[in-house]
Order: sequence, then structure tokens, then C-alpha cells
Amino acid sequence: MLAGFAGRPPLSVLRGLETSARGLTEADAEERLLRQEADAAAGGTGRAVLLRHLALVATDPFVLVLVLLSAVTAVTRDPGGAVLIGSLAVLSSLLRLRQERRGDRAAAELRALTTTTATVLRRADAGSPGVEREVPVEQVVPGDVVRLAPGDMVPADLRLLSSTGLRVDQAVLTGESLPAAKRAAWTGQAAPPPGPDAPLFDRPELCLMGTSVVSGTGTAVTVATGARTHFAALQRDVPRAAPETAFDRGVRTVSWALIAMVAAAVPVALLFTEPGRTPWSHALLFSVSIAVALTPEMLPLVVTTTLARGAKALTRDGVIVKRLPAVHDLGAMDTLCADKTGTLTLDRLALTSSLDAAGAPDEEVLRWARLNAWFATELVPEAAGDTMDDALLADAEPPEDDVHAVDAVPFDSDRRRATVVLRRDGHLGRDLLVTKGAVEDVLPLCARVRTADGDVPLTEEERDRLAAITDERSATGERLLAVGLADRPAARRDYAPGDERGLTLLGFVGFQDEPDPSAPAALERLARLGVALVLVTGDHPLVAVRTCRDTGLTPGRVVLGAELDGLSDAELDALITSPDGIAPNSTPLDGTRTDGATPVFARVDPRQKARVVGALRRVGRTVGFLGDGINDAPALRAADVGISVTGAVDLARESADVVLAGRDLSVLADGITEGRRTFGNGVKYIRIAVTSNLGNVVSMLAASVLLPFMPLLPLQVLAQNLLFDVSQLCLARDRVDPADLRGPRTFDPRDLARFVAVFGPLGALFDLVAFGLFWWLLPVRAGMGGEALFHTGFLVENLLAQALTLLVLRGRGRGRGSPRASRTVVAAAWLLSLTALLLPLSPLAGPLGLVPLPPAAIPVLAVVLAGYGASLMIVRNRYFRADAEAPDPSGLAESVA
Ligand SMILES: Nc1ncnc2c1ncn2[C@@H]1O[C@H](COP(=O)(O)OP(=O)(O)OP(=O)(O)O)[C@@H](O)[C@H]1O
Repeated sequence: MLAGFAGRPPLSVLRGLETSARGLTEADAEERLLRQEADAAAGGTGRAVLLRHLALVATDPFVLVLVLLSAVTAVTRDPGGAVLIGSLAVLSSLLRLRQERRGDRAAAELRALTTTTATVLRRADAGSPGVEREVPVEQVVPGDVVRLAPGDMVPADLRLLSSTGLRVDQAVLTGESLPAAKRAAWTGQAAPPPGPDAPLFDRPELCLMGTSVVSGTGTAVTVATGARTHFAALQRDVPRAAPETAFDRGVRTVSWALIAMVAAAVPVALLFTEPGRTPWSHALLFSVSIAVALTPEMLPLVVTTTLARGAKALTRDGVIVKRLPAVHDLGAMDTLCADKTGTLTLDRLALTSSLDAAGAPDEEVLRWARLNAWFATELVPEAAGDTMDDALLADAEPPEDDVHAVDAVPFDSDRRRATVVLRRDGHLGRDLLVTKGAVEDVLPLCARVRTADGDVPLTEEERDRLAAITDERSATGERLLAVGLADRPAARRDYAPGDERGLTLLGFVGFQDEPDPSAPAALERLARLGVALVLVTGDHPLVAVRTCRDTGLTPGRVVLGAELDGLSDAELDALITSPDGIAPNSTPLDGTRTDGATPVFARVDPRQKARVVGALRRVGRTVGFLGDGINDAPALRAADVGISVTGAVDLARESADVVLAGRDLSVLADGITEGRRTFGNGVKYIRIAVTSNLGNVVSMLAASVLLPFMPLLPLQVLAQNLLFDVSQLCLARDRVDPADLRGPRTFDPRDLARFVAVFGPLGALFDLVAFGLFWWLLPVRAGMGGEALFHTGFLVENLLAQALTLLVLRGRGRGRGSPRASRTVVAAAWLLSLTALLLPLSPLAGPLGLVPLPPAAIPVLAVVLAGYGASLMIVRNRYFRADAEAPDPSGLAESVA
């Protein structure tokens, strides 16, 4: 359908869509919207989401393990066990499904807080003129006339009606990072138009949904929306998985390590249960139960719950999370790339100077710079708000009536300059190009320079002198723009960047941006949180260095965008990590510096920003990128966590994972802390679950060798596992140790292995002590009744010990600054203990094969548990002593305690 509209003249397209260049009437738009919504509902969007969730839950490796084990149990003709394992799978899946749906809803609500809108023309009725209206992108309908401006997301598939200097980033569709020029008509162009077989994104008159406006403006009519767009079709054909984040990677590693353990557990358990002594089916059943006992099936549920809670808490702090795992990524972030304007400075530019090419004050240069700003804003009104143009026009008079603008090559961050084309009354057949932009980018386009003696050719010495003036002023923090002029015969076609040449340099205008007084404290907080700052700016290197100093940072090595282009990826990685690269002060750029210096990448364009982010990730850093401009979008997408602000252009907000209410680094520090808190609870669950599961398995295997019967019946193993798993869900609501908030947090499987290796055997040891005491002190040896007594004693002891494990291992201990356990955790531990004590007296006792314990069991339980609790605390305190002795650079221990 889209291709059909491509070659046709605008009028015919408008007629085909039953609309006009003034837009749809409100009534018409409403009717089309209702139809569009009915279509979407019939297309089963809700069902598709449910199916996606079901697929997610059903393919969860832990659920698959449980289903497999349930099948094995069914084969061994133990329907009770099979049903119990099956119910475990169903329960964890249902809880997870509910949590996923909740999580999705929460994420959708959060995303709604940052909705993207589109500007459409609508008419009250057929006779009225079109009026611009902002509507949420989902409400754009076919036939709507849309206005496009820099930073806008293209809300649907559009056919251009008119445009000025429009360039669109189509990387999402084509992977091509250079923006493509778009224009309504192919007249007066040097190259022939693309043929009818050209791909849709190559057609200059089409702007496709999912792409974004980098510069210029346009007016276009909507041809297709939602599921009918080219973008939606592409997604259906090749659904792209979201890139794996640092957090996903960690969960995956830990999950597979656990699954490998589960897989190994069955044969090992079989070996231990001496097939000669017990029937093989029983032995297999017991081994399967042990494997189930090892499976932390609640892990995905705990992860989603902690994330959803974290996201909610962050919203209160003014941090909107658009993708739930980004909460963890915030906590894992160890490097923050940020630009200078608005992060270190207030982004309130003030005009400070207007200089001729000799560096002397000259009002004439300011007049031309103002003409450029005035007409750039007039021709591309949506681009208004550019801080440099605003500063130029702050106290300016409107230009004289005899000057008109005929065209513009608007500003973009690749060229770092803006040009307007003017015509003056009385100068028939002549065009005047006025260009202003970064000195390094305008000077090479200049062939002459204006002096007191008239315009003279620009010599090499003169160029050096101009560069020296720029450096000298930039070192004071002044941001200079060069202003150039060209008078040439009028062109009969649109102007393009290639026309910006043969200019005469007039001079410079200068601006100052005040350092943000709140920046030093916030930067200090980030440093204490262990997050290294890397400055990535489109500005002059000396301005960047000066801004660093003004905000209390020590500028480190400075690398220019142009230098980056000369480096291969491997060379860039080496430069980033090497301590002796091209640096004046030889500090690695990857944030592993010890001198606290801030690396600076200056005069970088949008693609170079993304490249820096990519390189930092490659060398192992977890990278956040903070930015709010069109030029930040590629880097926001390339980062582990893209961070933008509510006031940013749509494109930046759409590209980000996290949106801050204000451009305030201390809000970000709050977000990082919350991310770590969320992460801390997830890690706690994994540690405790794996430790006590492993401890149980070891003690049960040992007991199967020592005892003439199985230490627990398979059904009892499963019941015990279910109770403990459910009680551990409380950890999602626990308080977190300050030590967990101190540095960037990532899953470290080695750390988990160390923890489990210490505490797992300790639990097993006390289980075995309990076995021994039961064996010697209780009448367990007297036939079948004795076995049931032993099983009951072990189950009760085990559940009580797990309640203790939960309380003791949830933190490092009060001595090491652990906050008290949250009420939910305390309640869960009590509930688990009570269940353990009451289960043998309940109606479930019979089916589970439990009997009431004799009074003699009480002192045995008391001795074992007191011994276990005391040793657990002693070992824990020793285990975490290293943590306490390490210096606390964050000072968080004091603030939380
Ligand atoms: N309206 C404008 N007209 C001409 N040149 C401009 C304009 N705005 C910016 N420039 C030039 O382009 C350079 C890069 O601007 P850009 O906005 O891409 O940088 P940035 O990365 O956002 O910078 P920062 O780190 O300060 O936020 C500026 O340093 C300036 O020299």
C-alpha cells in the first residue's frame, strides 16, 4: 500500500486518503480513530501479550526442569509426587505470570508518563482552517497531516507534502547510521530519483514509522499507522530480541550453573541410595526429589517482584523506568557518560562577545549571526529553542524589511553549523549564504577573511592565528561560533550542505554557560557510589576542560572525535584501557583511574558518542549514558542503560531506558542506590536459596548412606521445599545492607560459589548432628513407626533451621551495619517456624507420613537449633569481616545505620 503512494503527486495522495492539506476534521479523525482501535482489538493485541507471557513462563528453564522431573516421577508410578512436583511448576508459573502481567502493566503506566506526541493539523469542520494539535502518537490516523520537527519520532508511515532541509535517522530500519535526506518533490536535484523498485526507506518522499527527525522540518500526510506500517511488518518478519543487558547476563549465568547442578544431582543421588537396599523406583524418586529441592524455581518470580517494587520506588524519587530490568542496570552501572551542557552547566547561555577576525570587538559580526539565528528559527520554527540561537536573539531587533530568507541548511550535530540563504531587495539574481558554527567546522569552508582593508585570501598563517584566538578564548570557557558569508548567483534548487563553501570569514560570536552550582555535590555523590564519569561532548576540548575545572573535576586525558575516526575498534579499546596512550597525564580512560581524573571526549558527533559507549562496554564496563539531545540518541541506545530527562526531545526520551524528572545528577544517584537495593534483595534470595538447598541435599545424601532407610520420603522433600520457597518470597521486601549499596553491583557466580561453599556444609553438619541425636535419643529404631518419627523430627528441624538461615544470612549482621530485617521477613520466618511445629499435628500429617513428636524431641531440637544459630552467626561475622574492614568510600554505612 505504501509503495502505491510513493510515486504519486501529493494532491492525488491526499485525495486517495480522503483528506486535505489542512488536515482532517475533528469528527473525521475521531471516526477513523474508533475504526483503528477496533481493528487493533480484532488483531488481538491483548491475546498476543498473554501468549508472549505464557511463552516466557513456559520456556523458563526452572519450570522445564520441574516438568521433566514430574514426568520422571510419574514413570516411577508415584502419582502423589508427580502431582506435587507438577503443582510446584504450576504454582511458580502462575505466580510468575501474574507478576509478569503486573510488571508489564506497571511498565506501561510508567511509559505513559513519558508519552510521545505528534503534531497534527485538525479542522473544527470542513470550512475551518487547520489548527496544530499535539496528540499521543497512538491517536494519529491515516489521512492526518503531521508536522515534523527536529527530535520528533516519525509517528506513522508518512508521505511528505513539503519540507525544509529534512534529514531523518533510519538506523532502526536500515542499520545505516548516517541520516537520509527527505524531500516532498524530486525537482532540481543533481541525481535522478530512485526507481520504483528502490526499497521504501530509500524513497525521499516517504518518512517511515520508527525513524526520527535529525534536522529540518516537514509536513506530511499519514498513509499507514500501527500494525499496517512498514516497521510493524519488519518486526513480524524478523522479530528482534532486545539486546542482553548486564543484568540478564548475570541471571543467565547463575541459572545455568544451577541447572547444571540439578542435572548432576540425580545420578549422584542414585549412587548414594544403594539400589540394592531400596527398590530402584524409590531410589529414582528420591533422587528426583533431591533435584527438585535444589531448583530455585522462585528465582524468576523474585526477580520480577523486586524489579517491579524497585521501579515503583524509583518513580517516587522522580526516576521513570521504561524497561523493568533497567532498575538493576542502574545499580550495576559503573561508568556514566554524560555531556557537558545541562549536566555540569546550567544550559543558560549568555552572549558575551562579538569579534572581528582580528579578535577586536565588532558589532557587524553579531548582526550577521543574528540574521542567521532569526531566519533559521523562522524557516524551521519547530527548531526554536536552540540555546545558542536564543542567546543571540535575546535582545535583538527584527531584521530590516528588505531581507528575506529563501532556504536553509539547518543545524545538525554532524556538521556543527547552520546556514540560511537570504535575498535582499535590489540585489536581483544574488543569494547570500550566512553560515555560523563551530570554528573548526566553518574555517575549512572559508577561502577569504574580512579585514579592515577588505576581503583577502585566507593564508595558512592566518588560519593558525584564528585557531590561536579560538583556543585562547575557549580556555576561559567561552564557546565561540565562527560566522561566514558568501554572495553568489541565485540557485534554482534546494541548498544542501555541499553548498557551504567558498565563504568569507567575518569573525566570531562568543557565549558563556554558567557552571551548575549543584553539580560538585552531586558529582561527589556519584564518585562515592563508585560510578566513574566520562565526559562526552560536541563542544571544543578546551571549553570542556574548563567546565570540568569549574565544577571541581580534574580533567583527564582528552580525545577528539577526529582522532577516534582514525582508530580501529581494537585500537580504541587499547587506548581506553592503556595507562600510557596518547594521554598528557597517562590515565586509562575506562574509569579505572586512581587519580580521580575525568576522561574527556570532545568534538564528537552522535555516532562517535555511540562508539565511545560501545568501546567502554567492550572492555567490560557497565555504561550509562545521560543525554537529552537528538545527537545523543545513538549513544542512549548503545548504552547498558540510556538515561534521559522529561524535558528532552522525544527522540532522546524514546531511546532511553530511564527518564529523570529533572536534569539533576543527585536524582540519578538516588536511582542508582534504589537499583542496588533491588539487586541486593535478588542476590540475597539466590544466596540463601542455593545455600540451604545445597545443605539439605548434602545432609540427605549423607544420611541415605548412614541410615537403613531414606532420611525423608520424596513427598516430604517436596513439601519442605515448597514451604521454604514460598517463605523466601518475603526477601523481595527486605532492607538492604549499606555494603550492598556501596559499589556497582553485578552477579558474580564466583562470589555465590564461595558463599554456598561456606554456609551449605554448615547447615548439612547440623542436620547430621540432629540425625545422630534423633537416632540415639528417640525411639526411631523400633520398626516402621520409628522411621515416621525420624522423618518428622528431621522435617521439623530442617524447616526451623531454614527460618534461622533466612534471618541470619539476610544481612552481614548488626555489627557490620545491617539494618533490622523488615517486618515481612520476620513474619515469614515466624510463619515458617509455626508451620513446622504444627504440621505433624495437622490433618496433612497423615498424607505426608508425619507423626506427633514426643516431648523428648523438644530439647533435641532446641540444642541443635541453638548450636546452628550461634555457629551461623559466628561464621557469618567472620565471612563478612573483610567487608567491614574495607574502607567505605561511600560513607553509606553511616548514613544508613
Ligand atoms: N544553533 C547553532 N548554530 C550553529 N552552530 C551551533 C549551534 N548549536 C551548536 N552549534 C555548534 O555545534 C557544536 C556541537 O553542538 P551539539 O549540540 O552537538 O553539542 P553537544 O554534544 O550537545 O554539546 P554539550 O556537551 O555542550 O551538550 C557546538 O559546540 C557549537 O559549536
